[in-house]
Amino acid sequence: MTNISKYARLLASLLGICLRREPAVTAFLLAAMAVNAVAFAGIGLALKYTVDSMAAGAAVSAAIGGVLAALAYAADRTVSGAASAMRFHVMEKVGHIEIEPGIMRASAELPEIDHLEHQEYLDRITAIRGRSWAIVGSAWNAVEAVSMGVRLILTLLILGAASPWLLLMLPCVVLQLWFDRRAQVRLKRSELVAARNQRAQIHFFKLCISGSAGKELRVSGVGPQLVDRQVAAAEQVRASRSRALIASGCWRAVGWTVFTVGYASVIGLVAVQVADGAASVGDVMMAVTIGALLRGVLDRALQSTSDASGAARVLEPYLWLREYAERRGLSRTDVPAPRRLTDGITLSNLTFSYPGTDRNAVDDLSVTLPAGAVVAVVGEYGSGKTTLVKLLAKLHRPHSGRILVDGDDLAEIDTVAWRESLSAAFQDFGRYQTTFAESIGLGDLRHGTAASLDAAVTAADADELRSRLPDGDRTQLGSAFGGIDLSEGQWQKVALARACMRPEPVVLLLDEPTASLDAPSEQAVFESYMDRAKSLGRSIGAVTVIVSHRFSTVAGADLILVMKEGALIESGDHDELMRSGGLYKELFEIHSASYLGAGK
Ligand SMILES: Nc1ncnc2c1ncn2[C@@H]1O[C@H](COP(=O)(O)OP(=O)(O)OP(=O)(O)O)[C@@H](O)[C@H]1O
Repeated sequence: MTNISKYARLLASLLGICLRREPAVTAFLLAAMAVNAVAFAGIGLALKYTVDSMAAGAAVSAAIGGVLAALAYAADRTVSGAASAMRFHVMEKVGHIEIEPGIMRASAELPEIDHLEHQEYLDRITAIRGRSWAIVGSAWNAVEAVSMGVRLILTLLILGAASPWLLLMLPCVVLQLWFDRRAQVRLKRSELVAARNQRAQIHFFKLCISGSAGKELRVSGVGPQLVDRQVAAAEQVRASRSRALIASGCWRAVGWTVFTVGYASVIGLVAVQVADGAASVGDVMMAVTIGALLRGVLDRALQSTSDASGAARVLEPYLWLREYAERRGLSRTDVPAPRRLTDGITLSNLTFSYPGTDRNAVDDLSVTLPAGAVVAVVGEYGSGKTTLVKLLAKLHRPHSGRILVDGDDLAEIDTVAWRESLSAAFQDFGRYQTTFAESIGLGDLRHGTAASLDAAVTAADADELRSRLPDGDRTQLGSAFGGIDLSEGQWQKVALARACMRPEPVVLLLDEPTASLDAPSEQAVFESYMDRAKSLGRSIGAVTVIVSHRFSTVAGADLILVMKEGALIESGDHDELMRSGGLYKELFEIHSASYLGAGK
């Protein structure tokens, strides 16, 4: 499909949404644009009819013509005024209740998170953030451009029919508008030049009154010089503005002179035609009225066409995001997620690299995570631990290799069902500024109960935090909405409690879940997590994958995976790895030494 037909379909669908959400107002707006297109020509015709009737001595016809001209004028003005207010109403309403949520859905409801790291995606989100009204507005700009085009064509047809000379008004108006634009460009350019000096003025002024620079200023005696520089900058602003005002005034004067001479000449030519009997007095009257207003009509037509064509700035990103969301959207499958594991999870030649990078973040990784096991993943910074956790959560698609869950390919398992059977606490956790109970309850929207909330709070060692909340579970968190602000560690406890809400996850993913906690809290949380992991391991074969730099925690795991540059270089339990004397032993000893050295 070509770009033009894509945009045309998008604009039509935006108008369709307006019609669905605000049928009466949309119908009124469309009618108003139709009235605007024809009313202007109606004014001219009615005036001509009035004057010609008067010339013919037909008083009643003249009166009717006068009334019609007044009605056409009133309709044009009244409808335009009401339509512009209503247009803003529709743009805002449809923008906020249809377009903005659509943009949010195009991000939040994608099953994977590649887009959040995709530069092209992020650029487009930035381009339309807070501009949902402009996306709807672009559809109305297009309708207005059509309406203004029709208005202009009708006006020219009427003028041409009265006398072909009248069509010469068009080049006069075009020339005047061209000079007018030059004048505007000159003023804008001078504002850009003046802006630099204005910033300098503000800078010098602030330095003179600033408390921090005040001491230095007095010691160095530079104060008077700053004042002089401020005055010089102000003088440059004034001089550049004056020059621009004079130049733009000249451009405008030339434009209006050209228009006036042309306009008067055309009217003169028509007057000659009247004298020759080739045109009526009504034609002159119509030419005088419509000719004087033609400039406004052409200006609006050009403006709305340029607005409509400029709409690509918001339409292109919006269309791109919609197409991206369609391509990468969630597709459900009928392979259910397991409720218990019997064999475990097998990673087979798993490989993944982030878009735009040429290094594998996870490189040909093969290992089995046995059912019921607590698996720790260790390695230096950037070795691929978090990426492995994200692949297990289906947040990225592996480039090659497979993840088999009790023999079923994870790629085939229904993503929604898989996510519902996970519990995950990530290093970069969310801070939901809602009530304490809601912020934790989000962890299990479908089955969460008051009892599971209590258990989750205890598992995250957050009972003390909860007891200190001024309004208990209903305490609003975060200062953005007038709630209490939490420390980093307290936010992390809330996130950890959220991750404990699901009562029987078959996979628990913990990626540095206690990085912001103090040592006693970390110990308490780990003990509680380990108890829970082992108990779930025994009852439903749940696999726990924990990423941690704390080797004291890691040592207790059933299986430890040691990663380096995306590859699995060692695996086994603590004793086996210590005996083999590889990277794990080295990291463990460095960690133990720094731990003791720090006197902890
Ligand atoms: N969004 C991303 N885009 C591009 N490269 C990334 C992205 N996230 C991670 N990487 C790269 O992938 C590699 C593995 O990163 P990952 O976060 O998985 O390592 P890690 O072992 O968890 O590190 P850390 O211990 O610091 O959390 C690193 O080289 C990292 O720079």
